Amino acid sequence: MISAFTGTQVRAAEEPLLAAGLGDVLMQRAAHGLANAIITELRARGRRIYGARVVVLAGKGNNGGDGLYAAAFLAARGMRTTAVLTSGAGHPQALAAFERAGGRTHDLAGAAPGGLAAETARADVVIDAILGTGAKGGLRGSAAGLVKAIVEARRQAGHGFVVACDLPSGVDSDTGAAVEPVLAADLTVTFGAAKSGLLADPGADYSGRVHVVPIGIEDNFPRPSVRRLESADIAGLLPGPARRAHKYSRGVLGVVAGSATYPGAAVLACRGALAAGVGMVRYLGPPEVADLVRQSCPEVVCSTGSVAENRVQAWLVGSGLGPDDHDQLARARDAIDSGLPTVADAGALPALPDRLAPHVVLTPHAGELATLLQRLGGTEDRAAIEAATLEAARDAAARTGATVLLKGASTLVAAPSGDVYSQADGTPWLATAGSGDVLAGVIGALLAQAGPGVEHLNELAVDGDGRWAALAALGAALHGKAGRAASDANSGGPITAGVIASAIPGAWGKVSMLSNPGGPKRKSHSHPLR
Ligand SMILES: NC(=O)C1=CN([C@@H]2O[C@H](COP(=O)(O)OP(=O)(O)OC[C@H]3O[C@@H](n4cnc5c(N)ncnc54)[C@H](OP(=O)(O)O)[C@@H]3O)[C@@H](O)[C@H]2O)[C@@H](O)CC1
Ligand SMILES: Nc1ncnc2c1ncn2[C@@H]1O[C@H](COP(=O)(O)OP(=O)(O)O)[C@@H](O)[C@H]1O
Ligand SMILES: [K+]
Repeated sequence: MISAFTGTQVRAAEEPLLAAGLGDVLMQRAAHGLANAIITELRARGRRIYGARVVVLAGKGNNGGDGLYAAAFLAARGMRTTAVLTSGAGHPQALAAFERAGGRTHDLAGAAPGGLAAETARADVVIDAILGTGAKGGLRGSAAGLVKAIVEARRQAGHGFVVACDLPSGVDSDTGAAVEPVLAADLTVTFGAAKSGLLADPGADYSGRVHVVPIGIEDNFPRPSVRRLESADIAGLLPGPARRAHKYSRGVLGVVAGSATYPGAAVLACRGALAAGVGMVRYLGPPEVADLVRQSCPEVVCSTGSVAENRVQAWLVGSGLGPDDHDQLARARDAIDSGLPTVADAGALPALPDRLAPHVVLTPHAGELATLLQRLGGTEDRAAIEAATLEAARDAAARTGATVLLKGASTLVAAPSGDVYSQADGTPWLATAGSGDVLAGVIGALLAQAGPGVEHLNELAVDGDGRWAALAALGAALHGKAGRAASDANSGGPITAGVIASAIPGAWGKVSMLSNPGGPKRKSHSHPLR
């Protein structure tokens, strides 16, 4: 599991060591980690270390200090290093170390930004060490002008790579909100722990790969601000049938999806659910949609009864419903009122009661979340939500009381308690019609299999209502991995929603096998019948 913290949390964790006079030690550890990561990256790209050209953009604070010390280490390895002091001053000890190591210094105040930008664009390595966790807002003044010019010069003639020191300057370490200009990094080397802003869009757009360098503050961290499930966590959370399992003990998902206008959504939701290990899917909907579901997925049991008459362990409602599908929307509301774990997707979102419970998982994309929040008195439009995804997801969970999964390149799942998961396992090819219906089916299947206790989540120290968020994150991870595997199988080519569903069992098997190389898992998460 990747645990990410706000800048404030990281600074609080540093505090006891700073009070003990270890500030410079921490900075040198950070800088060593940064320099080593740069050498590793150069080697991986088949580039020479000796003689490589490095430009460090250094602010006047401790972030600049990290960058200058790292450049001093690189100079000692024979690299040609230049520092641009973006505020006309540098961290005194780090700057002295850099100059002793033979580095060249430019003061941005006295230089032509055009020339510096061109030199930076020609460098093999650019280190962005202007702003770190102490930043207030985006880059200002001449530093902003320089970064803008570098972005442009690199677009025309850049050939090296950019490494962000702790975080890309201009990205908010807590929220991931970004103020242009921001120099997009290929790699972010971050200290002590990942910052939550690196795992949420748009911050993640600028961060590239994230590499964490431990600096000795790790024992001081509180509960993480954002978490990300990795393969071993996913394998530990995936349910598996007990030896004497039967279809009912494995969980039944009821699906209220699809309409005359969008019948395919019902099929895709059912296909997602069937692929994600559920014992049975019961479908409720208009006869013509039920016919299509039966033809496409003969495994699905179509029912004519009411929500109350259908015995299930979880519900999925809303995929492919429009505002005029009154019968389906009435069923969706009954399912939400049933007290069972429920995924509420797409067309169900505008029909929700204002207050919900954490076992109801909402799955909006940014546009749907904007509509939902506006109904609750918010003013954000889609663009505002895309500019501050972490705050929007948390806000929606707090206002509704539900678990909120905000879809996107980084999919965020917020629990009403404030716990957040961020999954980015997929590929942009997942942005295809019907992909969200498959995701809703996958999460529904996982809820149906979880059972009332969901004890196995204790392995992740997930407690209370946070378990619904963990299960939704598990679904997002599986969906993302399936999409990526399906695209990889076609050498990185496009995928369709149906192909994502077909790839779910393989992604499930692969992640389980990687973490349990001895063979399939025997752990059972089956639950008593209700
Ligand atoms: N504590 C430690 O020992 C360790 C810390 N570590 C490292 O330190 C980083 C945090 O360092 P930090 O607290 O010095 O803040 P930092 O991010 O460098 O920025 C503050 C400076 O920038 C300025 N400034 C602010 N906003 C601005 C803007 N919008 N545009 C322009 N300027 C702006 C602000 O000036 P002011 O506005 O106050 O005049 C101030 O001078 C952290 O990310 C990590 O890399 C690690 O080495 C581990 C050990
Ligand atoms: N750029 C992207 N990179 C990775 N995944 C994406 C990207 N854009 C969208 N996705 C994923 O694709 C799915 C799209 O869902 P949704 O917008 O509901 O589509 P639809 O309504 O057509 O089914 C979500 O799981 C989302 O996280
Ligand atoms: K930085």
